[in-house]
Formats: sequence, structure tokens, C-alpha cells
Amino acid sequence: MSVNVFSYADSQDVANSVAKYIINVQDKVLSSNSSSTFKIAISGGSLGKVLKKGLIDNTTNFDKIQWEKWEVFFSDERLVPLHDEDSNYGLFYEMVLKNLELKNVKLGSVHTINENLLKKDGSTDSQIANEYAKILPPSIDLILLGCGPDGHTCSLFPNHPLLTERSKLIANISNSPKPPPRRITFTFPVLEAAHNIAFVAEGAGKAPILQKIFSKEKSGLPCELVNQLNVSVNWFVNDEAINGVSVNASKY
Ligand SMILES: O=C(O)[C@H](O)[C@@H](O)[C@H](O)[C@H](O)COP(=O)(O)O
Repeated sequence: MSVNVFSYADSQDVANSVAKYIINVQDKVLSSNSSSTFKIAISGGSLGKVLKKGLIDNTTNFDKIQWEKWEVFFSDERLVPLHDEDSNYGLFYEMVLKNLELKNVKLGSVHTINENLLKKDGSTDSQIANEYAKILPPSIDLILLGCGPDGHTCSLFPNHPLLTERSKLIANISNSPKPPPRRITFTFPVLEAAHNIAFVAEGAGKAPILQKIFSKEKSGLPCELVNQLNVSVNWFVNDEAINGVSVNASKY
């Protein structure tokens, strides 16, 4: 299916166009008779700040979000307590949920890992992954992803055996090259069942890896594998991130 790249000089414009895109997908999903909730998956990293800028600080966008119909999942999660500074839920709480609380706005539901199962020795990590898999819907309306400087996405790292995982929807890893080491992650079957996927990648540091991901030569990098799925994939980047990269970028 199609892969589009939307690029802007300014970070605020990236955040606003990501927000506009999220609102468009949300509206399409909620106006179809088949769904009463908008199922969206969030990643960690810099995405939290982008969501805050685009969806919370921009009040016009804020008012267009049907927060009470959102069902939030995490495309990967670090196996730490939910309010730990490394938690992706914790980040989403700080950037989005806390602000909703301040405005007295309720979000439909947020599907976190079961924090009570966490053990310091990691012995229950696969159980946490299995339980999270049970709450996943057959397909997620929109998965928001980041792209690491090594081309990883979710907690799917280059050359890792999880890139070919087909039997589990959620897998745990104990040796993530990006700290913290213990995580759970969506696997490719979840990504390919999604209705829409969007990447957000900003900064000059991303240009070398985007060059490889968008090159004609196959790199097998996780982000490139996502681009090859039969799903609509949109990239929202700033100009620095695609400086020297051979892609045709436009505005959303
Ligand atoms: O929990 C995580 O670590 C993320 O989900 C991870 O996959 C992230 O999205 C990328 O590392 C990009 O991070 P940045 O946007 O901060 O570069």
C-alpha cells in the first residue's frame, strides 16, 4: 500500500499536521457504523511531546478530539512501574492524561500493562506480554510509531529474532539495546492488521537512518519492514530529518 512522507521546517507544524491526521482518522472511524471507539496505539520516545504540542496545547485541535471515545494501547512498553520515568504509560500520563484531568475531560480507556504482575527478576515478563495480547482488538485503527537512530520501531530492533515472530501478538524482550532492557512490544502480525500507521521522526540525527530506510536497496530494518506492509503508512518528519534523503515529501 501507500507510503507518504510529510515534512515541515518547524516542529510545531509537524505536531499540528500529526494532530490533523489523527483527527481525520478518528472522524472516519467514528462516523463509520462499525465502531463506537477509536483504537489508537502510542509509542514512547519523543512522540509524547509531539502529542502534547499538537493535541493539548493547540486548543482548536483539542476540541476536535472525541476523548471519551478513545481507546489507547501502547505499541511497546517498558517493564517498569507505570509511574516510573521510563514508562511509556507514564510519559503519556504526563503529556496528555494529566492535562485532561486538569480540564476535567475523561478519556475512554487506557490499556496499560498489569503492573501488579511485575517482578524484579523478570520471571513474569512473558505472562505480562500474554495478558496484554489478550486485550488487543483484532485490529487497531491507528498505530503511532517512532523510528530509532538504528531503525528500530516499537521494541523491534534490527536483526532481532522478533522481526519474524508470527505466533505471538505481544512479545517480551529482556535485552533491549535501548534502555531499559525489559520491555514488551507489538509484533509484526499486530502492525500488519492495523488500519493505519504513522511514524513521527524529527531531527538531523534521523537523516542517516532514514536514508537507509528509504533507499532502493533493502536494508531489512524494522521501519523499512513496516513501510512494506499492506497498510497505509504516513511519515511526519521535519526537514532536517530528511535532509539528503531521497524521498518526495509533501504537506499533509
Ligand atoms: O519505548 C520506546 O523506546 C519507543 O516506543 C521507541 O520505539 C521509540 O519510538 C523510538 O526509539 C524513537 O524514539 P524517539 O522518538 O525518541 O527518537
